[in-house]
Amino acid sequence: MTVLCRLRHCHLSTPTLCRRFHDARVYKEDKRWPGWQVVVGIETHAQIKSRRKLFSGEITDTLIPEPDEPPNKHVSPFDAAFPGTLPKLNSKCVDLAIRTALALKCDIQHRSSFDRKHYFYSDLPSGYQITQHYAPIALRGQLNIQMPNSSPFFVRIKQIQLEQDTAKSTFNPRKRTSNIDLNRAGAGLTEIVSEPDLRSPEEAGMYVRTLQAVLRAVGASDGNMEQGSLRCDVNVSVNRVGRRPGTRCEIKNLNSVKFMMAAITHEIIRQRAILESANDLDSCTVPQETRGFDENTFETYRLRSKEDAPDYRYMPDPNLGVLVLSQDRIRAIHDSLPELPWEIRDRLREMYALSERDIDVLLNVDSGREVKFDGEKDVDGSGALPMTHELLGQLSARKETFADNSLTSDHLGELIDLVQNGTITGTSGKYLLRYILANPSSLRPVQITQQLQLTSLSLFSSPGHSNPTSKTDQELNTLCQAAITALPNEVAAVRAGNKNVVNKIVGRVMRESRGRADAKGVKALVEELILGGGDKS
Ligand SMILES: Nc1ncnc2c1ncn2[C@@H]1O[C@H](COP(=O)(O)OP(=O)(O)OP(=O)(O)O)[C@@H](O)[C@H]1O
Ligand SMILES: [Mg+2]
Ligand SMILES: [Mg+2]
Repeated sequence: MTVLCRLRHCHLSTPTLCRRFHDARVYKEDKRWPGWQVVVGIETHAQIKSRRKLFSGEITDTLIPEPDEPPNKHVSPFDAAFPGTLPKLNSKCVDLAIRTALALKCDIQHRSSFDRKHYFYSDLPSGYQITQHYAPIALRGQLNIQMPNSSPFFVRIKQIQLEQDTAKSTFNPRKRTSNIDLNRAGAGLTEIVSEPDLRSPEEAGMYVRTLQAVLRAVGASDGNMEQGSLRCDVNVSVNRVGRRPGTRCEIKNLNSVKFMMAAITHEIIRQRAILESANDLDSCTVPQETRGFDENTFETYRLRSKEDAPDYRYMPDPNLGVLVLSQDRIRAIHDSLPELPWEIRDRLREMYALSERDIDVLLNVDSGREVKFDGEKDVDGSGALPMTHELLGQLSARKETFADNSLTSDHLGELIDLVQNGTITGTSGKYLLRYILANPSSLRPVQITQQLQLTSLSLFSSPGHSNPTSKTDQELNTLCQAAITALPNEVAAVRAGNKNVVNKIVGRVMRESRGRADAKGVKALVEELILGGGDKS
């Protein structure tokens, strides 16, 4: 029997593949909307991380983080649509689009072409955007998604196309004027179009996060939604379980994962209410609309209906020829791809036996790939993580992102090593980390350790430890003796058999040593000094 795919746009050509895919995505009831199936497809616009625009050779402002960049500074005559100017394709943008497409396992098209999409709006000086409507650069890919506590699934990528970004327009309601800044006009974008394979707001959120990680890993885009280098249009439909997919509504220009998930949730509730209020279940459909999202009310609102949809009058751009890509060029880019996020995930799981939660922490840091593991196998895989968690905590307290952070991956690695080999204690490690973030310098953590005298006081050092000097033994002894003298009542309680009180004496030693003492060793030494070599049970 042939089972055909009922989803529009499904590109899996053979029925077996279709069946396998849809079997993999069996309907799971969601308590928030029982009996209803949610279908989501996402169009993602990612700004390409090239220093120059897609066709004009002008510098892009996107890579130069100058908040006070004056408007209309990076504008060539082509960006401003002066008559007679001609486009010249930036091959760096093409290479970066190929990197994205290969990471998403797409079929790269050896021949693709550019088309004009016409609409009249002030952010588009020429009256059309150059995009790839008829023959995009890549087709048929997939992105593997891992939701917490469930097996991975894949979202099919329908196509990837190269296109121009628009200018930025800001409306001043007081003066009733629009200001146009052409700095962004003509910068390169890749539009990554997913098939409608997502089934909940959370899956949509994870799709975008995973895509961000891929784009950053291959260096194709910053993928930063807040700064506008990644923007999503989400398409949402709902249908009763077992019935055909509903009519999609498209919510435009969402600029954070949180807003995107809120927009989908509101849309599901809105569409379901329309369908539930109908008398004739089978003939009622949600009107196809393009909608916006109100960040204050967390609701979507109608921008235009299908009837008002603009006719873009797509036509091949006569000024641009066919983009021909050789197999050699594609292979060379393929060979230069770095390790991808899911490969890193597998490696961290297999080599370091890290938990999924810890792997998430490492992979979710901005440009998480910077957190280098140098190949040294950590016995229990636990050493690096407390420091990484601490680093993230410190950065968020300082309102900084991982990318802003002044600590290089090399120095973070050295700091972790210092803690792991016992040169400094975990407490000193955290102190050192705070100190380095507050006082950035080119000094290595080991030098700062010496400067701040943070070397650990460890008495019962194991043979592998690096600082078992008799000087530290003496210092530790002196600190323990001083604590014993200062706390006679506690010492008496320990002698009377109340062993828990030892911790209070140990706490004092730790404080006096500014966290440099090894707590386990101090405890053993204090017990030894109070009780002598006798009863330690
Ligand atoms: N029934 C459906 N429910 C939800 N999403 C859907 C449904 N059918 C298709 N989609 C999604 O809608 C999106 C269509 O995007 P596409 O770029 O192909 O066309 P478009 O939105 O018409 O064009 P434009 O690029 O001008 O916005 C895809 O992401 C697809 O997965
Ligand atoms: Mg689209
Ligand atoms: Mg669309």
